[in-house]
Amino acid sequence: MAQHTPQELAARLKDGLLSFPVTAFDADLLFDEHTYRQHLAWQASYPVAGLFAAGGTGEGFSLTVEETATVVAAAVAEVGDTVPVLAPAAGNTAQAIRNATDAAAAGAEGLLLLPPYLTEADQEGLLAHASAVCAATDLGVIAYNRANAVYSAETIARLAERHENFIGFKDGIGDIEHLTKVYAANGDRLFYLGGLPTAETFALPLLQLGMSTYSSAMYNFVPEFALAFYADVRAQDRAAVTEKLNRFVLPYLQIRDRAKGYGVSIIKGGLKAVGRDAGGVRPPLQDLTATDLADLKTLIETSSATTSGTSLQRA
Ligand SMILES: O=C([O-])C(=O)C[C@H](O)[C@@H](O)C(=O)[O-]
Repeated sequence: MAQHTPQELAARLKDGLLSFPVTAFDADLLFDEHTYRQHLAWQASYPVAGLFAAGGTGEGFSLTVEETATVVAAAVAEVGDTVPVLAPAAGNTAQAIRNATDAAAAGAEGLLLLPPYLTEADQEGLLAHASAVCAATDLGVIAYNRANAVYSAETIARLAERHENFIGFKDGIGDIEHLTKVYAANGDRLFYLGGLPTAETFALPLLQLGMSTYSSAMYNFVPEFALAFYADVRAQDRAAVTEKLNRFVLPYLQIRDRAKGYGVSIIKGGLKAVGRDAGGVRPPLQDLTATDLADLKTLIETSSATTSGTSLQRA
């Protein structure tokens, strides 16, 4: 049973950093629940506002519906009393509703509505898809604006008007004009989060467009750095943000960009580099090469990204 109303959940999520944990796999690429739960316990020991299980960084796109339910249930069981756990609602409408039902049964607090698979889609169809999911659940729903699910400002406003449990807009496209329109049409009725690859890169300018938080994939392996970065963004401390971009984030992008799909693989590489191996990635992703992993390890060490200088553990 969810402990927050959708509105309470939105209020909690909007002012803190959001964790998108990897899904741990064993040597056969099967879900490794023990390692996953250890990872989540570590993630939740820091003051993140929400934990999105089986999202993009969690390779939700590579999990069966049953595996997604198992991963979400493991997350709730491990950290649900400490931090709100959100689950994916993915694929076709029936599957997304099934994800929503499984998530509610597991005690998740909210849903991230991921783009449906493969086909192109326009506004009436997206509205019908998202509406069906919102109507099928009491959990708070956040729409992920990305790939074939590009919601116009009007569609988002119609969803917000129709469904009290529609609480948020996550962006993975970065079209400034579009974001301006979405915020102008919906204001404080929703909360907004950045979800571009390596969200830190865009966090400070997007704050001005109403995005008070973002999904941090790198939080997985450098949580203290990621939290310190978020604090600098919220303080609008441009000098501190720029220093951290130069010291770690921008050199990291140079490794991330060496292969398609590395946006996720590099996170599992980062965990290996800091001694918290959560296994490899499932196809169609590929693991970092030995050279790329060695370069990442060197970067983490030389940039001191594993330390913040102050203790940021959850009180
Ligand atoms: O579902 C996800 O993992 C994402 O939203 C993508 C990443 O978290 C992205 O924001 C990033 O790479 O920081």
